[in-house]
Amino acid sequence: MDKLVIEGGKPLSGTIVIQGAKNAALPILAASLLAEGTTTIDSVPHLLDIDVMLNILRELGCRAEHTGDTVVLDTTSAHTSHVPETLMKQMRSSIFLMGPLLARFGEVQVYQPGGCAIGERKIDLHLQGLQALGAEIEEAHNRIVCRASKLVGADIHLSFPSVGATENIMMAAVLAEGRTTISNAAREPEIQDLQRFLNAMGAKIMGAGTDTITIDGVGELSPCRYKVIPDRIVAGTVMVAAAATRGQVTLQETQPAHLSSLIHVLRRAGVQIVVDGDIIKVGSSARPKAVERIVTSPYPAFPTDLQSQIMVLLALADGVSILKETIFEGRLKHVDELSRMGADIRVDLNAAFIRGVPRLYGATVEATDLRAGAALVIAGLAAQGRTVVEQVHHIDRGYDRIETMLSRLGARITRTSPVPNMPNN
Ligand SMILES: CC(=O)N[C@H]1[C@@H](OP(=O)(O)OP(=O)(O)OC[C@H]2O[C@@H](n3ccc(=O)[nH]c3=O)[C@H](O)[C@@H]2O)O[C@H](CO)[C@@H](O)[C@@H]1O
Ligand SMILES: C=C(OP(=O)(O)O)C(=O)O
Repeated sequence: MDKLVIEGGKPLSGTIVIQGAKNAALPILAASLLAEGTTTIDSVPHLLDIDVMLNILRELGCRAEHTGDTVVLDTTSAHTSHVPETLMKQMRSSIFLMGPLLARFGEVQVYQPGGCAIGERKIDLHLQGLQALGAEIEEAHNRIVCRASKLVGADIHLSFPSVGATENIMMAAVLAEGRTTISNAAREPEIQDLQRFLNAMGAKIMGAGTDTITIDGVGELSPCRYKVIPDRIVAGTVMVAAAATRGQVTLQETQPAHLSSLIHVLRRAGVQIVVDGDIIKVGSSARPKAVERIVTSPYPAFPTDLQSQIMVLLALADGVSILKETIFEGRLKHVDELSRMGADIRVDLNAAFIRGVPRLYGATVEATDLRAGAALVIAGLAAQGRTVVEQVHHIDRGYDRIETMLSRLGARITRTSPVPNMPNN
């Protein structure tokens, strides 16, 4: 297993362009199945989750090449709608195959998806949405089979604005007969990106970014070329890292509107943020101030995917902060690891009470999930001494070579890989 070794205490400094968004690229790759032919997607980062998605698409019969940041995907010879259990288990986003495969083949066989252990993560809203469109669903143990000789538009109200369920329903409804309306839909920027992509293929979707999305079914979709939006969570991770190390970083080609809740919190913590068009400048030279209360909630509120990273800044702040996680019940595992680095944090149910300390100290810590891992990297960059972050494969799910990205900003961070056993002569 790879490890990251970080010599802390050096402020980040420099200019960076952020990778394309994992959470936009994954549903877009799955949605490419809806059109027969060759679709080209630009700005696709090199991540473990993207590799898994491309392997699934190949297993279904597609041809997929990921060269530089561009994926060329030929879906013409896709011949099965059965996703193997071993691949389903490798990530949560394998569930995105359900909507497009059902729409294209009238039948799909999947299994309960895998992914980071951050909560129960049910898929009931996905299944209820597909049922409303006319699918018959059989569930036995881990296996789920959905069948529909014809999908028909419906009014679907989500009891919670689930990102994945909104996307799966959109992808199934584009080829359905008639109009589908999703109310209490998730409003995340990645949903708007999926709408733009599907419309570029010929779909008729309106409303993404609001809580009501309308999809008028069309007869067929055509392949297109599309560029994925920048990753707001990676951008946010770099912004927090700049603030925690008291550095000066400029992020170029960003979409600052996607980061407004983070910008608001960073400003409350005393971090200087200048937004100029698509450029964000982050600067900090003093100890951050505590932020009384931050609550994670669906977009546009503070994102759960930045909760662990902002906790590191608050762990170094002057005063007591409260950070409440409302989306995933198991997403505070990084607290124990941060405590090993000297943080003073107490957890009560889903709330973390953070008493800031003047400094953190390097330690050997374990990434328990993707964003927890990113938080430990930030802690290591800000800490005094050497930090070793283990279980880096979690971080590789969402950050395209995090050590290369941070080294460009002056961080002292290297990856070590285990030496393979040499056979005895
Ligand atoms: C690939 C991707 O885009 N991942 C993001 C997506 O995950 P994901 O799409 O899985 O997140 P959801 O919005 O669906 O989940 C939010 C909450 O709803 C619950 N739920 C969800 C679906 C369902 O059918 N039943 C149910 O109960 C989940 O357990 C969770 O507690 O949104 C999350 C919330 O912003 C982010 O943290 C993830 O990074
Ligand atoms: C939880 C995340 O992703 P996923 O839904 O793919 O597990 C994330 O990106 O932080």
